Amino acid sequence: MQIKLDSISHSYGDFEVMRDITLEIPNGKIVCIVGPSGCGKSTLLRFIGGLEQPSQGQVLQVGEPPEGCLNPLTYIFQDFALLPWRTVDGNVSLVLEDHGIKGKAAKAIIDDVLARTNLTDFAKALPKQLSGGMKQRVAIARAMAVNPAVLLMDEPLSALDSQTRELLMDDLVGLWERTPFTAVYVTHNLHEAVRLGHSIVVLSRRPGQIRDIVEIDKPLSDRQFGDADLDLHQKHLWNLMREEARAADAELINA
Ligand SMILES: Nc1ncnc2c1ncn2[C@@H]1O[C@H](COP(=O)(O)OP(=O)(O)OP(=O)(O)O)[C@@H](O)[C@H]1O
Repeated sequence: MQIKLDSISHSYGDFEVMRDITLEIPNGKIVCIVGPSGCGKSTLLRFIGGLEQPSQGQVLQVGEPPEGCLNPLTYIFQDFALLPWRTVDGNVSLVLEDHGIKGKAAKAIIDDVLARTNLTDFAKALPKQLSGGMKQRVAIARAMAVNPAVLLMDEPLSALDSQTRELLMDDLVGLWERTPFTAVYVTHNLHEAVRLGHSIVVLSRRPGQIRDIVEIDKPLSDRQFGDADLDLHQKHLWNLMREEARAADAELINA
């Protein structure tokens, strides 16, 4: 399934948040969205997920969700959003229970997603026993369990330390290499964007408009830590964003 954003503009009352955003999220690709604080990245993700409606324009879903898809648009949040009283497998099973999937059918899905996220040995652990990185792996496993058409990720790694972020990025690349998924990935972090994005959408400061779309052809599995090509892309992105980020920062301070 593909997502098309057609001339999306939005205001909260007189407060204009974004203007005329037209964008395609191609099937099987990861599209990162970067931009200065307050430019509307999370708001755009909520429009894509159908949690909110834009004042103008529309979000189109083109094509069918994959077979076995239980929830076409599935979020992964920064704060993991796990139920503390449920074990790892219990947290994953919750989204299946919502769809009446129980017993052997549920176990097969849970075993598969826990294996894909290297969590098999932690199936009976409670969230409080897990590190932040492991908690986010559980959230990723839970999202994978519903076989989404599009994963919507809002700063999914920003609560983690930098080494754990690297490990989780490796995991996401591994998952994508095994079964390519479609994702919209909102981040402040340009290093994450160049590591994970097939394309990177740069928004201007508020009202957010598309300033540029940077395509990175290098296969995800060839993108290593410290890669010179990626550093160049990251520098280019930062050059596009620097002045806007400074202005957005000053705006917040003066608000
Ligand atoms: N429900 C709302 N009512 C009023 N203003 C809102 C609402 N939601 C978001 N905003 C404002 O809209 C602007 C865009 O918010 P949004 O969270 O989408 O930006 P962002 O680019 O994700 O920001 P950040 O990078 O800081 O997370 C911000 O100024 C925010 O305060």
